[in-house]
Amino acid sequence: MKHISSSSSLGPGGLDLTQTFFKPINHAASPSSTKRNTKISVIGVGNVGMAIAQTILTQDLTDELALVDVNPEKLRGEMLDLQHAAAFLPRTKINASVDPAITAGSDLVIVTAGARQIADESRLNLLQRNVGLYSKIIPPLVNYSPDMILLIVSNPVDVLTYVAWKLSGLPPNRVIGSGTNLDSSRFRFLIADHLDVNAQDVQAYIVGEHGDSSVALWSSISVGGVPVLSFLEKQQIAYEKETLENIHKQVIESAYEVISLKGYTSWAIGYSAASLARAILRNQRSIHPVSVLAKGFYGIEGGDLFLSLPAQLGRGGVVAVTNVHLTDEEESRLRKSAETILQVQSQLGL
Ligand SMILES: NC(=O)C1=CN([C@@H]2O[C@H](COP(=O)(O)OP(=O)(O)OC[C@H]3O[C@@H](n4cnc5c(N)ncnc54)[C@H](O)[C@@H]3O)[C@@H](O)[C@H]2O)C=CC1
Ligand SMILES: CC(=O)C(=O)O
Repeated sequence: MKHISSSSSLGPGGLDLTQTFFKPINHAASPSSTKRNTKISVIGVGNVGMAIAQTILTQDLTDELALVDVNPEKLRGEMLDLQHAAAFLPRTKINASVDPAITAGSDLVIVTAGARQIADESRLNLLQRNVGLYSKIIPPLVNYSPDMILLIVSNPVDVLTYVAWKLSGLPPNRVIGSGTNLDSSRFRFLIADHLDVNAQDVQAYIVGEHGDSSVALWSSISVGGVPVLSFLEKQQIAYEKETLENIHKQVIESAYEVISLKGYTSWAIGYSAASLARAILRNQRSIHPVSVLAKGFYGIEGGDLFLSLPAQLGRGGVVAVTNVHLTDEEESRLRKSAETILQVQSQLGL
């Protein structure tokens, strides 16, 4: 199948300039010329896939970017539109094809293909449609890039990460769902907005399902290194539990609100996925709340499932899961979130 290729050695008019434009020099290869290229593939070039692709390019996270979609016109249009920004971006080779062979040798494959919610529709409602799609999408990706890290974004992301893990046969550390990395950013934004501080100074995690049963870890929130709840208690500053619940409720409602206003969410998940790509490809060993195989952590039992826990990410994918202290209430909410996911998963018969 023909690839919608980005570059060729032929200049305008079919003239091969590569041999005449430069004079070769003979010297030992410099260390930089032997550096291994990195390759990211994005599957699905809809709102989310393109927001991720665009963020990856502006943040200079890869040498090669391969785009795949089933809609050839949209795909070629998106590829050309990105290529036309080449003069303003770090150099990245961009290719696109309806054939997943274009992804061969990827270090990271990000899957965004699939149905999305309409206003007021739950993410879990997308399951049957997107599982069908995944059974076609995932196996060839693994054949073409057996060493990849697979990052799942399509919804419902936790169950689809489990499905992708099952279909791929990859070890669990190399299959990750974007999970509540996005919800946690929304949470940090809301807290920062409340306190009029920089969201990057707010350490706060949402864990569990990327969806309605997510869990806010209030007990471990800190701002500028100061644990917020114990600070309030020590200072005898009264706060209503309801205020906290309302902030978490706003996080849960964020996606519904944006979808009802603009039809889809895209920019925040673009930055969220790019932050995960950076952690993985640059071996940052940074901690992100992402969807990982959760059985055995925080008292979660009863079957294999993926949900978000604060996990350390590096070149091998998930390096470790943190063992932070949760209150009894947080742990019990997390287990309920796990039960919700397991219940949905049980309908799949995988
Ligand atoms: N995990 C998260 O935090 C978030 C997840 N999402 C999810 O991301 C997914 C994509 O959302 P949008 O980009 O807004 O949808 P969209 O409808 O704009 O794009 C979906 C794309 O997938 C393509 N596609 C369909 N079947 C394909 C296949 N077999 N192979 C390759 N491409 C295929 C379509 O042609 C389309 O271009 C949805 O499931 C949505 O719910 C959206 C926002 C955040
Ligand atoms: C759509 C979705 O999952 C989100 O924006 O959180």
